[in-house]
Amino acid sequence: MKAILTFNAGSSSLKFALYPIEPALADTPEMVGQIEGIGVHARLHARMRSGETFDTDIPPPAKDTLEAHHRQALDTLLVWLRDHQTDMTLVAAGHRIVHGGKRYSAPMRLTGDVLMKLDGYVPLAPLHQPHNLRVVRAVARLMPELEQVGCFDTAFHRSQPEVAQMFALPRALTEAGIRRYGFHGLSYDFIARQLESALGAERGRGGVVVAHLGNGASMCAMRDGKSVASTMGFTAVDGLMMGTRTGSIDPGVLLYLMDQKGMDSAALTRLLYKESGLLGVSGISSDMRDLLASTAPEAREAVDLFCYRIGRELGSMAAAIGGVDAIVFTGGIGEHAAEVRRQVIDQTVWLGATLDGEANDNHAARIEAADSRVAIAVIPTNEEWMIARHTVDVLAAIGSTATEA
Ligand SMILES: Nc1ncnc2c1ncn2[C@@H]1O[C@H](COP(=O)(O)OP(=O)(O)O)[C@@H](O)[C@H]1O
Ligand SMILES: CC(=O)OP(=O)(O)O
Ligand SMILES: [Mg+2]
Repeated sequence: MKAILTFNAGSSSLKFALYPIEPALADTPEMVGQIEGIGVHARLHARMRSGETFDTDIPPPAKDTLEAHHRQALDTLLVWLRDHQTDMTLVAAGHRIVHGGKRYSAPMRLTGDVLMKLDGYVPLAPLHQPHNLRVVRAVARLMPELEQVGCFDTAFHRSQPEVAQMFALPRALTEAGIRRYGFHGLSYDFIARQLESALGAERGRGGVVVAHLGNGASMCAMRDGKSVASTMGFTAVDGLMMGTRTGSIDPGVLLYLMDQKGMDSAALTRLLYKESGLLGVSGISSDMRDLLASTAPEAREAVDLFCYRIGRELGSMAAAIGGVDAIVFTGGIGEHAAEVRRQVIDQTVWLGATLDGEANDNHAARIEAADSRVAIAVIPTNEEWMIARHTVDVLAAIGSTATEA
């Protein structure tokens, strides 16, 4: 049976799945897994459709750089995949590519020329794009016969009105592509397709704010299942506070650090992307699980700030869609951290959103109180399935024999 392998390199994880595509794309994968905690405490977990599971701790690399941690995660995964082959015939690999820039707004075949153009966006997504492209090149080396398809995190947001995509910069810079792109688009695309069944037709097509809270975190305001506004912008450092990223910050702070503290762009990049967020504020960890388990006041303050920033940005998202019918939580934190959801919803009384504490603690699919004017849902995201869906569609569009049964 023919199958597609998907890869999703996030900032702290490398996720993969194997989806049969005959007679049609399967809803559940033959095998799925991830290396999570890259840079903190990396661990490979995989699960076969048969129920068999694999768990392995990955020892830290000799060199303690994030780059070395990501390279090691990829090498470990490729060896693991080689040693755990199924009887399926691989026909394509589908990849999450975080930045497609102005040029790429739909999933497409990854040719050498496209890869070179995508290299140009590495500076715009330093925690993701190099890892995304490294996976593509490694697969091309090891399995040159496979078609490879790129699915862009930025693509889902191209439905936003022009004003939502513009900075108040001189026109020539906007035309040169310095604009708000938005990210986590594969996750939002997947969630958008679940809204009607999770919330009912009317609410699902209404004003919905989706909070994708993972190591990277953002929110997307949707109407009719389409992106209207998002908290991330030109890069994935904007908007919410994240595991190691600042989120929105007064640009005056950066000018001050350059002028008064002698920081150059490399030092600022490190500060904004790798040393801030939950890690910087707590001084303990970028991992929400560690902070929720800690009794240190700095850990509590980091969690409080994370939740406060979400509450503030929720107001902005609500305004962009003219009112909120539903709030959806997803991503590693959104799906699993009841405490974070509680703190966020505590700030939304003004919107008419109130929580059912017990449903929230049980991670139920719907967690609003009976008298809440706003529906509140927890929907597990599935970027892997979304990548597989887009990959099948691209193969069909290019007339690849891979999709012929
Ligand atoms: N059970 C849990 N409770 C709280 N936080 C969790 C839990 N499981 C995962 N997380 C958090 O989810 C985050 C990772 O989210 P994920 O979406 O997998 O990351 P990435 O952005 O790398 O794709 C980490 O901060 C992790 O601590
Ligand atoms: C765009 C982004 O931040 O992705 P992730 O959450 O997977 O790091
Ligand atoms: Mg992710």
